[in-house]
Amino acid sequence: MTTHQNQNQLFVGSFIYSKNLDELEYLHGAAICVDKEGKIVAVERDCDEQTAIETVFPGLGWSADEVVVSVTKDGQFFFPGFIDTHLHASQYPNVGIFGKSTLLDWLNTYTFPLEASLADPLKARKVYSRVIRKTLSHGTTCAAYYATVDVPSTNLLADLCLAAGQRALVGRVCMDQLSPAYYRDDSPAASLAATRASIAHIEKADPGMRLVRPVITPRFAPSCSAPLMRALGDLAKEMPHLSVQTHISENAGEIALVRELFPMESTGAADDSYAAVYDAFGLLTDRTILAHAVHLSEAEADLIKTRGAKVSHCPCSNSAITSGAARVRWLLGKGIVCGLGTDMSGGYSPSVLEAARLAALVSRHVAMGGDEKAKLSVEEVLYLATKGGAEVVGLEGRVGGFEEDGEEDGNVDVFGWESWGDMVAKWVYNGDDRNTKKVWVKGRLVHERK
Ligand SMILES: O=c1[nH]c(=O)c2nc[nH]c2[nH]1
Repeated sequence: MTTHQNQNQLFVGSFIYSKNLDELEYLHGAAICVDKEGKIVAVERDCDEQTAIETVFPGLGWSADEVVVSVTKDGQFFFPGFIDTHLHASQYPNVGIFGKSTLLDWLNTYTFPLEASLADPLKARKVYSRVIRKTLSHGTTCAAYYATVDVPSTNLLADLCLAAGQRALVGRVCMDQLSPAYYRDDSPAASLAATRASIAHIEKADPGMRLVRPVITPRFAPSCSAPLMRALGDLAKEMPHLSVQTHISENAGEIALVRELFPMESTGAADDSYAAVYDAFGLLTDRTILAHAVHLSEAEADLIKTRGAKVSHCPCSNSAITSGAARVRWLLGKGIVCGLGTDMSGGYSPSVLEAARLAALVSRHVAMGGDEKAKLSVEEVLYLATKGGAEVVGLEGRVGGFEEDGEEDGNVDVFGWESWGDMVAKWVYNGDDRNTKKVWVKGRLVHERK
């Protein structure tokens, strides 16, 4: 595959992207110029290839013969790259394997043994290479990954993302309690030291965090002792350029466990809620990505909003391991920024498009439960999959716009009489990786479907 890296590029045709939460912009007969650095340097309406060559290239100092041109065919369109705001790269071999388990038994039965086994570098390379390839093929240009406790294989994941050209947040998983002895950090100090080592590696591998960045990753409150939570909160304060990712309020048993493990007298938290525990340790910040947020109380949602923390909605996982139906409309109504996560392998699908489809469906279940306003539209779930996700991972204004394209074909039957809005709805409800022909990140072609 020719990647067209370090070449000026012109994209011509139809572009569809989110203007805001409930509006898509349709640009037909438009042109976008992307320079050798992968930056969009011109967006022109009413512009074909010839017009771009004659009127736009001179201003950019480009000559036509050195520019790579991509043009959409009938029914095809460029669409911004999907942002997967929550997934466990290390759990990819387990997609679809969850039986009738729920969160806490699922972790012990399926998840911890697999994650521990990725300390084997050959296995880690195989799993991580495949998850990157698979997510790119579904149009995921940016992913917030959990790796494992193991430092070398976590670093390998970051290196592989960099080599493949996928934007990524890569987190070494911190956990020093309530998991088998073979899979946990030896102490809070050891966990902190390992985390610092992984951060140092990733920052050295990609200075300036152009594509890949480390993310502070306390697995979830039950897996972390109070001293570890405090140490990671202090680390987040020391490194304000880094995001924090963790899980919150996914499952009833988990919530009860947090209450038991962290009584408010011991943490100094304002109340005995899950959100207050993270807040007490300095982990609820405007750079925090909270996965799930299914069973939050009114007060917790208000606290999350006040701190500016973001939510990764994971409808596939929440359904598969029967955690519950997150009330996304309610979160959005409070002004909380939300994106979508595939959450493999609690979720079984690598596709953010599938997550968008399931977000729409789960919202209908919430509506059937009595909240008539809960239903999410096609426009809204596509916003969550792109611009919302960009804000969740702290890359707003940089991604969620035009990093890649999706095109119509494959499983979507188009008859020719549909409006563009109807075609996009059909893509959301029926599309898959066959519809994603080419994927670009920073101007580099990182996936092409033959
Ligand atoms: O869906 C989930 N996946 C996990 O790996 C996990 N760990 C803690 N809580 C979790 N939830």
